[in-house]
Amino acid sequence: MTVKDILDAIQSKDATSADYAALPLPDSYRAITVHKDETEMFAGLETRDKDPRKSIHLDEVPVPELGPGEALVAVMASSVNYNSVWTSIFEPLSTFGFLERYGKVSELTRRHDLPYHIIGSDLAGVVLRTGPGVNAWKPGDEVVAHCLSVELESSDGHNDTMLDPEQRIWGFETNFGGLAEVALVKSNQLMPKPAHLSWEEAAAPGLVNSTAYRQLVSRNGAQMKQGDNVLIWGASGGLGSYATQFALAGGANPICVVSSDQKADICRSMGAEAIIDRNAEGYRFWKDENTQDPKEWKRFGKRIRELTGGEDVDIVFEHPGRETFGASVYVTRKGGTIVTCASTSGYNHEYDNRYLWMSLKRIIGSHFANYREAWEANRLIAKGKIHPTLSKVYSLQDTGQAAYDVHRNLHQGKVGVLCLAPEEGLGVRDEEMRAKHIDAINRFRNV
Ligand SMILES: C/C=C/C(=O)SCCNC(=O)CCNC(=O)[C@H](O)C(C)(C)COP(=O)(O)OP(=O)(O)OC[C@H]1O[C@@H](n2cnc3c(N)ncnc32)[C@H](O)[C@@H]1OP(=O)(O)O
Ligand SMILES: NC(=O)C1=CN([C@@H]2O[C@H](COP(=O)(O)OP(=O)(O)OC[C@H]3O[C@@H](n4cnc5c(N)ncnc54)[C@H](OP(=O)(O)O)[C@@H]3O)[C@@H](O)[C@H]2O)C=CC1
Repeated sequence: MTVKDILDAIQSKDATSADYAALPLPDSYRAITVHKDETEMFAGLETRDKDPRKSIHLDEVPVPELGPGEALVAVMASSVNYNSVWTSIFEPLSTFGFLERYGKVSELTRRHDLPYHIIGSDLAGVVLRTGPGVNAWKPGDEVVAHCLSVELESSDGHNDTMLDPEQRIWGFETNFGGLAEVALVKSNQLMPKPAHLSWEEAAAPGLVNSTAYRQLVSRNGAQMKQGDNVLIWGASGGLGSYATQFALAGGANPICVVSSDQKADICRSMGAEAIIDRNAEGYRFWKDENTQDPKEWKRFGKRIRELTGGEDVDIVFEHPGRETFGASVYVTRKGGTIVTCASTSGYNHEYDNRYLWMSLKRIIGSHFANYREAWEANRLIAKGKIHPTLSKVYSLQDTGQAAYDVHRNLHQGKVGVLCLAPEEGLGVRDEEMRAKHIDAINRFRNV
């Protein structure tokens, strides 16, 4: 039995749940990994010089044992997230530390502590097997998976699953991730695959869409409302391309920051009008490695006021971190919110606290999304209210190059990866709905 037999069943389009259940599992499958004995390979190099193409491998690995509450999924497509870039350059930490720690939780979690880490935090595919106690899903179901893995044994996470003390990001802090032909997930991660999308389109939004939803829309984030001015860094990138859509769909006014004409055009085509090209306008928020330049914050703020008719921003959608955070705090209006989920350019932020407390601003930390938020974010994709921002698709063996593109900011929106899917464009079930949204679905393609 090989993964090829699984693919045949999926491509037949009419295999029943019983057919899938009768398919024997393969012994092994192809997966994108990093190796524990290579975590020091980039020692001494600058972050930008650490090359994911050198650390990312395509290996044949055994199928993991299936536990209670879990599902094995045949992965048709996945996507590259920045967390896979972090994993592949072993920054800020090697992810093997996460796997070792998870391995100590129980007999079952010990499976995750291996000398290789199968990475990837998105998937679209078909359920192959479910473990004991799983009733909501069955073999043959077409699904996407969100990346929140929780144990839920502590009451801390019972209101907001992100607050579980054993909260982990699947495929980053757990093993058996989505950049592979088969993945292991907790069944609570599964959600229906949007029927109007192909496998690679369906796999693209998951992580970033859910994160942007919590960060911007949810009551756990900035609670954006109609008319809000929302400053969005990296507005055509992974997170930003969804934040821009949420702002537009929610009646807010996105002020999109990008770094090229091409990216400005994409934001315009989404419907944004206020766009700042940070490259063309040459903002230098840091005079040198240790000193910021408040005059540049002010110049940036003036530009925002020009674009908004004199208003400051209600919300800053932050993730670049050290390079932009001082400016983000400065340009926020009195009583406004800076909501941050990352620190791509450095995690030791500096800002002038007088502008925070005297103007009663708040900083909110946000991370991925709870079960419900991830479900709501996926529902918006399924209803055609928010669209995938897939630009380019790579084969599984070229994942290293895909991660390199994201690391070096050479990409737009999201970069997809075909896992079992032999070509792009497969898996669409609702052609009528697709036709209605086809321009939006293709907006980021090949730009
Ligand atoms: C969805 C996608 C998301 C993304 O892409 S996010 C971007 C990628 N992610 C990252 O870059 C984050 C990577 N993770 C990290 O860098 C680290 O993961 C953290 C800095 C978040 C945490 O560091 P750590 O060392 O794992 O955890 P500690 O909490 O510092 O625990 C170490 C020890 O310190 C103890 N401790 C924690 N808080 C306190 C306290 N307040 N007072 C005293 N001790 C404390 C703990 O218990 C533990 O102890 P003991 O080693 O014995 O288990
Ligand atoms: N906590 C969480 O749950 C999550 C955290 N993240 C983290 O968020 C970060 C961004 O992820 P994602 O959006 O997918 O990545 P992308 O690389 O797809 O997009 C980020 C965009 O930010 C802009 N950017 C990058 N560096 C800077 C800088 N120094 N100053 C200003 N703008 C910058 C770039 O746009 P341009 O060049 O056009 O300005 C880039 O396209 C990563 O660190 C990731 O790990 C991501 C998802 C979830």
